[in-house]
Formats: sequence, structure tokens, C-alpha cells
Amino acid sequence: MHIPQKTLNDGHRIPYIGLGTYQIRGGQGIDHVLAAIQDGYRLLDTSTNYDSEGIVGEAIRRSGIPRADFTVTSKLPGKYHHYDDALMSIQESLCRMGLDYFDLYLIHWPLPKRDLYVEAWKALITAQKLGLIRSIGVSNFEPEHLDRLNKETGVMPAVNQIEVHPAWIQESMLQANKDRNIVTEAWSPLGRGSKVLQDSAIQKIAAKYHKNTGQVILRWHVERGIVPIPKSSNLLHQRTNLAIFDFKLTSNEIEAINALSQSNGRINNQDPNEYEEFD
Ligand SMILES: NC(=O)C1=CN([C@@H]2O[C@H](COP(=O)(O)OP(=O)(O)OC[C@H]3O[C@@H](n4cnc5c(N)ncnc54)[C@H](OP(=O)(O)O)[C@@H]3O)[C@@H](O)[C@H]2O)C=CC1
Ligand SMILES: O=C(O)C(=O)[C@@H](O)[C@H](O)C(=O)CO
Repeated sequence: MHIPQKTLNDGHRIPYIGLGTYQIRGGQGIDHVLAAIQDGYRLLDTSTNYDSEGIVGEAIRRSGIPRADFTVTSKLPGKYHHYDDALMSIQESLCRMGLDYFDLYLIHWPLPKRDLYVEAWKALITAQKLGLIRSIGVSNFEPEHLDRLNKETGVMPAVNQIEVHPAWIQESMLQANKDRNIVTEAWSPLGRGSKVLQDSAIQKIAAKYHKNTGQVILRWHVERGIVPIPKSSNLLHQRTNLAIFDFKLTSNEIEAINALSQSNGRINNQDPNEYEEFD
């Protein structure tokens, strides 16, 4: 399966689709990630918060595929935004995964009320210089957070992973990332398996291309320049979610999906300016 790649502002390249691993855990989880790898997934998204770093590392080893072929992403939890804590957490995550570097490492949430994300960013810059991380990025950052990182460190993130799906299309945040030469990754790209997968407008488009609604939604992300990271533990879903590079949506079809956006479309009402991670 050929998966196109997207070039980041630091010159590194990442696959145009990845596997999300939120709620994939334990021994069964290893099998689910391994199956995805065998189907062709090479971008794997985990986080310290997901308790899945260990099983993702194990699935990579069991696959027998060279480490260098993968783009492994993890994320810094909010409780470790202090500089020394962040460096410790990155090293601990690498040990849990059994890896000696991350391809991509993100600050999971900005937590602006705690106001430590610049300190965390400085730790990511140091970890990159130490060779522990190839590309550094953020998640759930708003334009003012991105600009503050750049102003205080001179380093703009390579990636901003944000909530995007047909009910929450994020036009202005996509533009904000683009203006700063930041690649957008979409979390919950399928709306976390919500009713959008049964939407009649998307079903109509899917029928035209002999695809399923999940494939149409994932293709919609790609057409918008976004790297989606759908989670699936289901073999058929994993496989069909990858098969999105052999058709193209028209601009009218993209607009029809954009029109499904809702003013209260966020999945869990997770506003990055308000959201607090659990400690
Ligand atoms: N940075 C951040 O703050 C966040 C990051 N993330 C990341 O993004 C990833 C993806 O987001 P997530 O919230 O998991 O939601 P997704 O939008 O990826 O949806 C996952 C759900 O959709 C189902 N599904 C997957 N493919 C299909 C399909 N083809 N047809 C029907 N159902 C399907 C899955 O079930 P099944 O397993 O049965 O296929 C699962 O229930 C996460 O796993 C995580 O890695 C997520 C949230 C926040
Ligand atoms: O999954 C993640 O990366 C999260 O940040 C969580 O907030 C998740 O989106 C969630 O819904 C927790 O209730």
C-alpha cells in the first residue's frame, strides 16, 4: 500500500495518514496495533496519557519492520510542563516504548491557565538537540499560543494536532496553522465514530466512489491538507481507512461536507483554552 507523505517545516516527512491509539491498550492492543502495521500503517500516534506507549513499542518490535520505517509520535502530559519534568517524561516514555528517539513529539494540551507551555516547549527544543526527538510540535494550540512559542524561543512547531471532523471543520485554525507553515494533524477525524458516519450527504458521495463513509471523510481531510489519525481496533476498518489514495473529491463535495459543521460540534466540549488534563 503506497501512502503519500507530507513534508514538515523542519524537512522531515510523515505519512499522510496514521493510526490513533487512544483506548487501544493491553495484550489485545498489541495485536490491534500489529495488525495495523501489517496492513501498512507507519505513522503511530500515542501519548503518555493513553497508557499505550508500551504496547505500541512492542507491536513495532514484533512486526520485524525496521524502526526507521516508522513515524512514532507521543505527547507530553500536562503534569510535566516544567522543564526538568518534561525532559524526564520524554526519557521515561522512550524507555516504556523501548525506543531511543521519537520521530514526532507534541505538547498534548497548552493548559494556558497554568501557563507553563513555553517552559515545556523549551524542554522539547533541548530534547531535539539531544537527539531524543526528530520533529517537535504541539496539540490543541490556538494561534496566540503558537505565536508566543515562536516569540519566546524563535522555534515554530512543525505540527499542530487538533480536533477536526465534519461537525467541527476548523477553517480558521487550519488557516492559522498554514500561515505559520505548520502541518495540521486531525484528532478524532471520524468524529470518534459518531453519527457523522451515517450522514446521508456523505453516504451519497460514498456511493458515487464505491467507498464507505469513513473513507470519504478521511479523503476530505487529505484534500484539505490535513493528516488524519483514525483509531481502529477493527481489522476491516483499519484496512479500509488506509484505502483513500485512489480517488478524489470534487470541490462541491468538499463544500457539502464542510456544510455539516456545527457551532457546538466539538465532541467533548474540549475547548483548548479551558481544557484541563487530569493529574
Ligand atoms: N491530541 C489530542 O488531544 C487528541 C488526540 N487523539 C488522537 O486521535 C486519534 C483518533 O481519534 P479518536 O478520538 O480515537 O476518534 P476517531 O475519530 O479516530 O474514531 C474512532 C472510533 O471510530 C470507529 N471507527 C474507526 N474507523 C471506522 C470506520 N471505517 N467505520 C466505522 N467506525 C470506525 C472506531 O471503532 P473501531 O475501533 O471498532 O473501528 C472508534 O470507535 C486517537 O486515537 C488519538 O491517537 C484523540 C483525541 C484527542
Ligand atoms: O485522547 C486525547 O488525546 C485526549 O486528550 C482526551 O482528552 C480525549 O480526547 C478525551 O476525550 C478524554 O475524555
